[in-house]
Amino acid sequence: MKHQPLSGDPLPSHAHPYRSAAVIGAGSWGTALAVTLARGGVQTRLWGRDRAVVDGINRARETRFLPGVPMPAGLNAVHEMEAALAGADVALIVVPSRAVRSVARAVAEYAAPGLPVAVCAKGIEAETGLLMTQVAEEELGRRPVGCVSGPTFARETALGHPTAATVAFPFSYADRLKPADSAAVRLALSLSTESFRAYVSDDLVGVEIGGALKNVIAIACGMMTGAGFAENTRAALITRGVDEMKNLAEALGGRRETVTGLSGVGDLTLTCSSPTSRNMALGLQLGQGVARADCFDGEPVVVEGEVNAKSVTDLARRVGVTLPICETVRAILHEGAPLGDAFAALWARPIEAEPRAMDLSFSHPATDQAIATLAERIS
Ligand SMILES: NC(=O)C1=CN([C@@H]2O[C@H](COP(=O)(O)OP(=O)(O)OC[C@H]3O[C@@H](n4cnc5c(N)ncnc54)[C@H](O)[C@@H]3O)[C@@H](O)[C@H]2O)C=CC1
Ligand SMILES: O=C(CO)COP(=O)(O)O
Repeated sequence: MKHQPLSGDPLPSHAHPYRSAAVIGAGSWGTALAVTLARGGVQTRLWGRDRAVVDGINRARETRFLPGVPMPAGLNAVHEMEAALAGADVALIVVPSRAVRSVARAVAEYAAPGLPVAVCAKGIEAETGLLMTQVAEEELGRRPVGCVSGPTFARETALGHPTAATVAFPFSYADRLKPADSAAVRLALSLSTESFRAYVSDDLVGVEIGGALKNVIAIACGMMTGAGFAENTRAALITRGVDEMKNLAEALGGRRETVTGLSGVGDLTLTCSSPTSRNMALGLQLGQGVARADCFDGEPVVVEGEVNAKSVTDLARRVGVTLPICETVRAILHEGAPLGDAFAALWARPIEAEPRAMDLSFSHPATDQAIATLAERIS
C-alpha cells in the first residue's frame, strides 16, 4: 500500500531530540555521523570492530578515517556491542551494505525492545534483493527501522560544511497523529546542527533506491569521464540515471517524486561530480584503462556501486524494469564486456520518449560501423 506523502510543514516545534545514540560502525561515515550527533549535544557511543581505531578516538581524539577532524566531547568509542547499546535511545548502523545483516543481528542481541534503528548503508543485499532496511528488519524483529541517506561526503560533513540529508521511517497511524514523537522527526532533530539539516520522509523505498543506484551510475560517469568524454556525457548519464531510479522505485512501491529529493537527485549529483566519490573514482580509473586490481593503488576501498551493479540489476530484472546504465556497468564489471563496446551499445539503444508517458520505441539510426567507431574511441 502506498502511503500519503507527508505534508511540507516544518517539523513540530515541541519535538525533542534523542539524548543518547549508538552509532555502529566506526568508518568514515559512521564517525562523521557520530561527530554530528555529539556536536548537537547527543551523548554518542561509537562502536568499532577495530580496537586500534576505538583507542585512537578515545585517547588521541582522532581517527585515520577522518584525519584532522577533532572528536567532540560527548563522543566516546567502544569495542563491545553491549556497551554501545546500553541506554541508547536510537541506533544507527553504518557499515558497508554487505555487512548490514551480520551487524544488525549483533545489534538485535543487545538492543532494547522498541529501539529505533536507522541504517545508513547504501545498497541492495546481493543474495536476497532486499533493501538495507528490509535486511535490518528481518534481524531486528519489531523494532522500528528507518534510514538516513543523502548527498553527504563524510569528510565534508565532519568538517562542518553545510550538508542536508533525509531521515526516512515508516509513519504509523500514531506517528501521523503525533509526528513530534516519531522516530523520523526525533532523529532528524538529533542530527540537526547549524551545519547539518535533516529532512523527513516516509518513503523508504524511494529513498533507498536512490542511494543504491546513484553509486552504480557514478561508476558509469567515472568510466566515461576517464575515457576522455566531458560534461555532455555526464549530464546525460545523470539525467537518464534519475529515470532509472524513478522506474525502479515506483515498481517496488516507492514514489517517483522522492527520487527528486536529496537521497536521489541530490546524491546522484554529488557522487557523479567529483573524484572524492569512491564510486566515481573507480570508474575514472577503469575508464583510463587501469586494471581493477591496481585501482586505488591496490588498497581495499568500499565501492558500493561495484557489487550493487549486480544486485540492483538482478532486482530490476525480477520486477520487469530495465536499467540500461546500470546494466552497462554490470556487463563491464561482472561479465567481461569491453568498456567501449558496452557504452557504444548504450548510446545506440532504440530511441525512446522522454518522459516515458508516450509509448514509443524506434531503432537507432547509427550503422554498426559507426557504433564500432564510437566503441573504439571510448576504449
Ligand atoms: N563515506 C561517505 O562519505 C558515506 C558513506 N555512506 C555509506 O556508508 C556505508 C559505510 O561506508 P564508509 O563508512 O564510508 O566505509 P569505510 O570503509 O570508511 O568504513 C567501513 C567501516 O565498517 C566496518 N566494517 C566493515 N565490515 C564490517 C563487519 N562485517 N562488521 C563490522 N564492521 C565492519 C569497518 O571496520 C569500518 O570501520 C556504505 O554503505 C557507504 O555507501 C553513506 C554516506 C556517505
Ligand atoms: O554516499 C556518498 C556520498 O553521499 C559517498 O559516496 P562514495 O561511496 O562514492 O564515496
